[in-house]
Amino acid sequence: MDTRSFKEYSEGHIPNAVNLDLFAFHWIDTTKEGITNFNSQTSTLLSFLGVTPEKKVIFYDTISGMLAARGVWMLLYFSHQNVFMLDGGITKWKKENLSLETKLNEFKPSKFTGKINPDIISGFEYIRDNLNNVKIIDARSMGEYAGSVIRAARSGHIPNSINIDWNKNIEKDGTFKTNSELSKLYDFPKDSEIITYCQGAYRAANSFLALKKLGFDKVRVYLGSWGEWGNKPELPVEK
Ligand SMILES: O=S(=O)([O-])[S-]
Repeated sequence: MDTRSFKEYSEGHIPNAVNLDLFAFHWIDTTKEGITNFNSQTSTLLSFLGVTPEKKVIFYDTISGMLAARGVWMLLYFSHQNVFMLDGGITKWKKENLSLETKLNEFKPSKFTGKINPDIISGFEYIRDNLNNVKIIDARSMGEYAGSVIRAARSGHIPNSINIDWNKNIEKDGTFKTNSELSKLYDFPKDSEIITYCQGAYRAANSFLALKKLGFDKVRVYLGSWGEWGNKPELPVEK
């Protein structure tokens, strides 16, 4: 599954890959109704893509990036365990001189039957009610965290959140850092409950995967992220 833009896909992709530009499936409404709609629309999308329980699904983007991570998180959210990210993405693939094609491959739709796993998602209410009980990781840049870069009605960050820019998860060559390097960034007890967020839950999905790779069990992605939190005046903000 090539998660890059259609333009990038059509210029050369991994043979047999289909294209799903995941930025087109952006979702930040985590009210009860919003999550219900996210569930049904994502499930329709996965039916259209032809994901069935026995299929192994591998997501890739340019590097071990946020789009492929969002795809992996999305399938794990529907309890599909047979899902992977291509480490290093197409950059590494090309560096290894592996073959590419430009042919457009079609989806083979089927009925998707995955069951939702509510343990890896968070909405704004869960965070608001547990601000002092969970570790919150802000995967955005320092400027977004500090409030000098403003991408919602309000600037700043969720109170008590810790800023670990998702770029720190990645080596210069675009692969994921080793576990010993990653554990220096995420130096927390393994049984900590952690919620990751960013602007729209793409970078946060990458940090979710970094934490899963390290063996953290209780990790959620805040689907609404700053795009929702920063636009809800009733929610607390810190700068
Ligand atoms: O990664 S993002 O959702 O903040 S654009």
